[in-house]
Amino acid sequence: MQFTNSIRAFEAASRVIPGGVDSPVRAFGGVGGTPPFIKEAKGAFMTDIDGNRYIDFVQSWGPLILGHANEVIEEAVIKAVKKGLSYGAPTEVETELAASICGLFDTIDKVRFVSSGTEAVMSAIRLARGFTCKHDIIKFEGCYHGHSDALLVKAGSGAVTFGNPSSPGVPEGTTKHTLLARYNDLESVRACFEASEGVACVIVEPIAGNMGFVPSSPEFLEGLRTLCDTYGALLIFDEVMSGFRASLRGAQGVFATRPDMVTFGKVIGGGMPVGAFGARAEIMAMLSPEGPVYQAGTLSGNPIAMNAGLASLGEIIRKEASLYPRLKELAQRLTVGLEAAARANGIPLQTGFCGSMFGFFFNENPVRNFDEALRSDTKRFAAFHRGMLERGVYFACSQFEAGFICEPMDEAMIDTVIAHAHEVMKTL
Ligand SMILES: Cc1ncc(COP(=O)(O)O)c(C=O)c1O
Ligand SMILES: N[C@H](C=O)CCC(=O)O
Repeated sequence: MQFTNSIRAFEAASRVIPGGVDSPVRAFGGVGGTPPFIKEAKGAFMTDIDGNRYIDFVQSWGPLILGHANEVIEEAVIKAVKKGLSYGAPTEVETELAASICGLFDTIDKVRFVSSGTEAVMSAIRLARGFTCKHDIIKFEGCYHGHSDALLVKAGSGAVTFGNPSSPGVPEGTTKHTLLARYNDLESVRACFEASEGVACVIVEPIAGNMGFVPSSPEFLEGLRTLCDTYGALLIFDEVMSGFRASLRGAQGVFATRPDMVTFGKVIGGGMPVGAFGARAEIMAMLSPEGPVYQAGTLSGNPIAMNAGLASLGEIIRKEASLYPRLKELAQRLTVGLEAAARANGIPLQTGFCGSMFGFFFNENPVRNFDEALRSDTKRFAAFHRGMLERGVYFACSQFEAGFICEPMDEAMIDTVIAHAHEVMKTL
């Protein structure tokens, strides 16, 4: 494979954009080399500016559950574009998308739309603080909730890939109310509650994808529920990634535990910039203009993004019965195949999946939290990533990210990927 044009494009980008990218995870810093620059994508595949074609397990970091350039979403967007790009005034499509989300979750009476997952989480936390009149928040090491100041503490995703999970530029005062606990460890959460003068909320990725793929145990989530109830704190599920992916109802379709608030992003925008947060009416009533907690956005509820989201959600709701079991089967086929390829070559590999999210760690032992994830062999991951890329397989360029299956993938594609994995594992 030749990457000449991408290398040149990356050099040009680096002269005018810090690190050559607009979001750090894209820069291939965790695996070396330079990122392919993408020209176009369709279904399961992306093509770069050198003409290389890749089966894409990143899918824009999760949103594209129906694959690239899905016709139904594309048509909805084109139709909407012809009616104007933004009004800064209410539209009926916002109500339709909100009703569609509320209809899926017994925990959500109302939602507010924003333009990114970061905004959704930041706003949800402000609302939780306003509702409970308490200040502290509990987050988990290795979970990533976007790049707002208070949450960039031992964060996952690009923050850990680039070795600065707690970012310079975030004043100590901003994070003094952020308490850190260990994922899947209830005692560490209890200790945070006991040490605090008032916890407004616990925020958790119920199925973590930003320290690699690490699911919660059911007991852990249920224990969080009990602790929140005991101490009068709200439980927030950050489902920006797992929402509509782990199942149509995200983690709430997988676990019995019910949160007080939920944040969404990615899939609900169908590939356009959308985030949302929702809760029962009593909590949402605190939000401006109904209540005193201020939250706003010039482009929030943007009509193009709302139409893309509505088309995306409409399709996955319509196809739920066939789509979700199929995505899960493909995720299972892939992870079982990767594990077999590793085993055949004496390489320790831990794999996991939930619905259409999956992950793998080059690690001797099962991974249940951030510390265990950090013990993975990132050098081996980098070599594996490079070998697969050169064979036309695009996995996330960090050991600490999840992967995604999309509708246009099929068994034959997965089997080809597994065959490539056998070849690459031999070289590690
Ligand atoms: C769980 C989770 N929360 C929040 C975010 C932030 O979303 P965004 O990148 O759209 O700001 C992400 C992804 O980036 C995420 O995976
Ligand atoms: N892990 C992040 C989101 O889920 C990756 C996306 C980004 O930050 O660009």
